[in-house]
Amino acid sequence: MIKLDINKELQAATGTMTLRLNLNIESGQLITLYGPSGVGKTSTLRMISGLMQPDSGQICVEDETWFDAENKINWSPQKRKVGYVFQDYALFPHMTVLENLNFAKAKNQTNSSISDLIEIMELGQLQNRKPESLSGGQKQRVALARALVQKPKILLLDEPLAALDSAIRHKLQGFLKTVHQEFQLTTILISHDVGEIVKLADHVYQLEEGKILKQGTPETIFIEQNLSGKFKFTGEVLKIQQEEIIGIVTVRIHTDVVKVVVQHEEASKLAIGDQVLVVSKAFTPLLYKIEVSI
Ligand SMILES: Nc1ncnc2c1ncn2[C@@H]1O[C@H](COP(=O)(O)OP(=O)(O)OP(=O)(O)O)[C@@H](O)[C@H]1O
Repeated sequence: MIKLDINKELQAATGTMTLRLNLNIESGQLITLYGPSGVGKTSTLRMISGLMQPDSGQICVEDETWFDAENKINWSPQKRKVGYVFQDYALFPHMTVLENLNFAKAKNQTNSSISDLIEIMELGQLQNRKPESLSGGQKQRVALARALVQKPKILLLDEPLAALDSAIRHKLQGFLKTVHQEFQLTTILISHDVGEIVKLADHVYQLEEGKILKQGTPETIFIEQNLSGKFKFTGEVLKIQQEEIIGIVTVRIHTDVVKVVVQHEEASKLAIGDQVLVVSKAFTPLLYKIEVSI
């Protein structure tokens, strides 16, 4: 069990924002922090990893107290057993894949854990290559393997797949799920991708202004909404055109762009950059399997 009870004053663009979270995360769960930019998701991961200090509160992981403001306990990031993966891979450019993994090893650690990781993450063919010659998906597999070298108790994932295109992201979601289960980790994932969250997460915390707005399974947060439809995608408004009879809204859904016909009145309520749900009740889609190599 991870018990997180933290308070931190943050300087948001609009003024001071108090991040106040009280979470109990069951060991072995994969939970997601979801919410718009600036609500305190990354700051929460930084406080768990010891890179940022809460103003007050406690962080307890199983039977260890990593942080306790009142009793002046504050373990260093090195002592906390945390694996951290960011959107930008942060690999050492002058080292090969194998050297990057070896560098993360503890002094007394054997090489066998590295060989296991190379096998699980399918890095065998890539181990003597330098990061510059790898694709984004390959680099992120190395970054994930490196985060696991020291057998962390908690895996922190800060939008790790956001920079990848949808087919590669889909494949890497499979890797994330495998390592989470295989290493019996407790994983905290920041993601804006509703499909990814539904696929991976046991529990979602939706944040707003540093507080929990809603929590529950992905199904309760995203699927059992009032809107019903056979297909639902979240997207971002790129362009709004008011034509003679209808409005046309151009929406980005992940890496795809679609045009949706709406009434003038609906179009007039939208602004460029708005997040929207694109729902369709009646059409017969075609399905093509995408072959991916990473
Ligand atoms: N060390 C700090 N001290 C004070 N305020 C900070 C500090 N670090 C970040 N902030 C502020 O806290 C707010 C929340 O930032 P944070 O990165 O945690 O948000 P986020 O929800 O992860 O957003 P995003 O999705 O854009 O990454 C921001 O307004 C940021 O400027």
